Amino acid sequence: MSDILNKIVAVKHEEVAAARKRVPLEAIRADAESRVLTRDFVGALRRRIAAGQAGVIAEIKKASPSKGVIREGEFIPADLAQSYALGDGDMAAACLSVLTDRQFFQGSPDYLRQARASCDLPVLRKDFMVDAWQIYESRAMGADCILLIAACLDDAQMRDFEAIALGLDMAVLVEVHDADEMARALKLRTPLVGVNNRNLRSFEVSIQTTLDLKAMVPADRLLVTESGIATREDVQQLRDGGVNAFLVGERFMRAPEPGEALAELFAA
Ligand SMILES: O=C(O)c1ccccc1NCC(=O)[C@H](O)[C@H](O)COP(=O)(O)O
Repeated sequence: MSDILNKIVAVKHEEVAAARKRVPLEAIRADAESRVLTRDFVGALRRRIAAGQAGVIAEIKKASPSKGVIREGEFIPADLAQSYALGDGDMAAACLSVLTDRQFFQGSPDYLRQARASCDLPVLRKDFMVDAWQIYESRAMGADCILLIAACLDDAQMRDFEAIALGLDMAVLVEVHDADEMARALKLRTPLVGVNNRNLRSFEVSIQTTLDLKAMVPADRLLVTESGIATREDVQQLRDGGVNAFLVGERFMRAPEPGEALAELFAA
């Protein structure tokens, strides 16, 4: 695991240990199980792709370890979510991704709640899952999908966390960066496989990572390319390579009107 991931994972374990004292596992589980009606994350992407469009997961991200603060000034998740949901012309986001980590991304669970309440898009909780408690917490805060990062988890953790999420009617996006992680991810049941183009050790970004790993992905899985998608040429290259689902953060967050930036990047 890279230094930054080691650090993030260590902090997550500390946070969960403290949170479990305030809200025991049985209590967070009961809260999660009392929530009904998740929004169909996989279906939202598949519908766009079936219509010949890109399936875009638009991210709400204030800062990151590699870039520091990305979106300066007022940060209003509800407005950002609406901008993404409305888009511009006939191009809008299929789903949202919201960073909920406070320490490294300046995110918040409240951002997820506010974004989800302001639109009808399914929402990914973008955070670092290291403990079952967080899977229940994700559903309790309203997430429709969780992220499992193969680099942070062993096979048994991925399988157990996936089972909890699917049991709560949430979707699972499993994220990989190389062929070994892809082989491990494909043992899971989820159709959603994300390739992170960002090397979390060097922070270098290359969309070639997705194009190289694409051949390993069976037709019944939905490949999502993540990170560093910044130009129409990037999008074209990926679409020419048969990639139709995209997770984009920084490119939109640096634009005054994120929904317009989305339409510009993805309009046919
Ligand atoms: O963004 C980072 O610096 C980062 C560092 C360490 C772990 C994860 C990190 N990013 C999370 C993400 O996966 C991205 O927010 C997401 O894929 C969007 O990427 P981008 O379009 O490049 O903002």
